[in-house]
Amino acid sequence: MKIALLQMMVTADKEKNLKRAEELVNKAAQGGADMAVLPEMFNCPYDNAYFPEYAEPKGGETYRRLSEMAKENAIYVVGGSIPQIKENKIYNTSYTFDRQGNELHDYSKTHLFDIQVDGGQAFKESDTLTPGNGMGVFQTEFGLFGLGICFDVRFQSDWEMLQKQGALVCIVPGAFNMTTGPAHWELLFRARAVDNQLFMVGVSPARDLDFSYHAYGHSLVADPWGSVLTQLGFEEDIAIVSVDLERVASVRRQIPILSPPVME
Ligand SMILES: NC(=O)CCC(=O)C(=O)O
Repeated sequence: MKIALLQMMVTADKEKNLKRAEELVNKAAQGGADMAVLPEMFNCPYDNAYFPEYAEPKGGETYRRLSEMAKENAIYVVGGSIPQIKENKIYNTSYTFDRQGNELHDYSKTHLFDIQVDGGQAFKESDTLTPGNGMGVFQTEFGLFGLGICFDVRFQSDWEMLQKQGALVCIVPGAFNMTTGPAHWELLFRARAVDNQLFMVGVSPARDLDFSYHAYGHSLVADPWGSVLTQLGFEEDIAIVSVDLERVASVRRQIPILSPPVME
């Protein structure tokens, strides 16, 4: 199967972001992709100051447009994430749609990004956001996929749970930064891929130095062996990556570390 990583430049104009997402999903479909993946907070700059203003209820404008993108292009769309408002609380939520535009999966980020690195990046999502209640998998014609959002990638026990549930590929809309990105982004994706013997797909926004938060970019795919199949730079770009799902069973057969042993 082919997965498109849409490393989109996110602006402060929500409508412009939605139109750009539509263009990129269309380009992914034209390029033969089966699934298009958008970045974390793709309709809103990644900044606590914007999350409440850009938040939408489930079924709102962004949700509808994502569903249309999927249906019009007959492609799976993992809608990165957006700020969702529910009962006066705001969540960092990802919606996934199948080729007919039906919702397949709805997930709100479990582990909020609260860090304070000495001399480096500080961020406190919990100033505006509420955590979700756990990651899960969704079924596609290719097999089971898992999904987490950005900071979630640091919590191996959650990914082990997705592997035990049968995930062959895990998708991570994310926005690392210029402190932790160079240090940990590729390392974490390769580690999760090797630990769980599955594909890890990370999709970041492009870097925009005009905003307070400078995304690392470097959207990538790591295979079950830990090899990086593709990695972008920091600018807006798109990669369509062929993922051979047989590789999961092959690596698990050669290095049987999972318990109980999983061959698919
Ligand atoms: N948006 C996020 O969760 C960022 C996570 C991050 O940068 C990290 O280092 O972890």
